[in-house]
Amino acid sequence: MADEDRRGFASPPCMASDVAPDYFDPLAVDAQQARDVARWRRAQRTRLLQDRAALPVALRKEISARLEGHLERVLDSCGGPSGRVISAFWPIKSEPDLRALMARWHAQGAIVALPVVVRPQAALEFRRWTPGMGLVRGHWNIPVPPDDAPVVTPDICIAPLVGWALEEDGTCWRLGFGGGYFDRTLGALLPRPKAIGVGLDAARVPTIFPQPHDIPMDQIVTESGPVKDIAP
Ligand SMILES: Nc1nc2c(c(=O)[nH]1)N(C=O)[C@@H](CNc1ccc(C(=O)N[C@@H](CCC(=O)O)C(=O)O)cc1)CN2
Ligand SMILES: Nc1ncnc2c1ncn2[C@@H]1O[C@H](COP(=O)(O)OP(=O)(O)OP(=O)(O)O)[C@@H](O)[C@H]1O
Repeated sequence: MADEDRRGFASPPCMASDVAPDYFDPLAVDAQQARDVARWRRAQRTRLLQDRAALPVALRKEISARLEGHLERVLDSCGGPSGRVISAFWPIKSEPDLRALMARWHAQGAIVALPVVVRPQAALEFRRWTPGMGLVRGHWNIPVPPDDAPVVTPDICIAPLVGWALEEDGTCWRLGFGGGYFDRTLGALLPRPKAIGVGLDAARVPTIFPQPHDIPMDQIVTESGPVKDIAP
């Protein structure tokens, strides 16, 4: 490469998306590779969030309703909501709105919880949510139950997806907002809760280039239904 072609670039271009996923070794902890993946993920998040925000509100509502129906069936197929601690999420940035389903699960005897960032770059805490409860603004302005709400440990964790990937062997990968919060949380909980990712069909990517810290989802549900047959 001629010297003038190098000027202004601290790193070589990332060609990761041009090669086969299996060419990429997830266990090779290489600093340059980790930076390339982080940069690739940032670009994907920006694109996926823009595409989602551009959908008409009516279509997003319809998608949320379909997602709720599929999730309800998934929960019923694995024992039903009664007596379970289910964490969900308060929708931000055009995320699917599952609040009606959260209220139904509460009415059916589940303990419903919301995730709270108590410290940046640490595991999430889950606080019990009940319908009508006044929420307060948490990290990133995300509405969360107040400090005095009971802290609970979910046995089912529903995580919103910015993007997702499904491998041939059924492994489901999640791309979130980029804080690493769900990976840290799922990695710290024993026994690990069942993790169900929820997102749009259109948010599928060929791979997320899995890294050692990434924790797979047990199931992913889109508006078309669960992406694999196995119950979570
Ligand atoms: N509705 C909802 N609630 C949720 C989540 C979610 O995805 N959706 N979370 C799911 O985890 C947690 C919050 N996740 C967060 C993830 C990233 C950042 C954040 O500060 N992002 C940086 C970019 C980070 C990077 O790319 O290095 C930013 O945008 O400035 C904040 C909160 C808990 N609550
Ligand atoms: N268990 C962990 N320990 C330390 N760092 C972690 C852990 N999990 C994730 N991270 C760091 O968090 C950053 C973002 O991770 P990643 O791209 O997987 O976020 P994400 O899953 O999309 O975000 P979120 O769950 O917040 O929506 C990465 O730099 C990663 O190194």
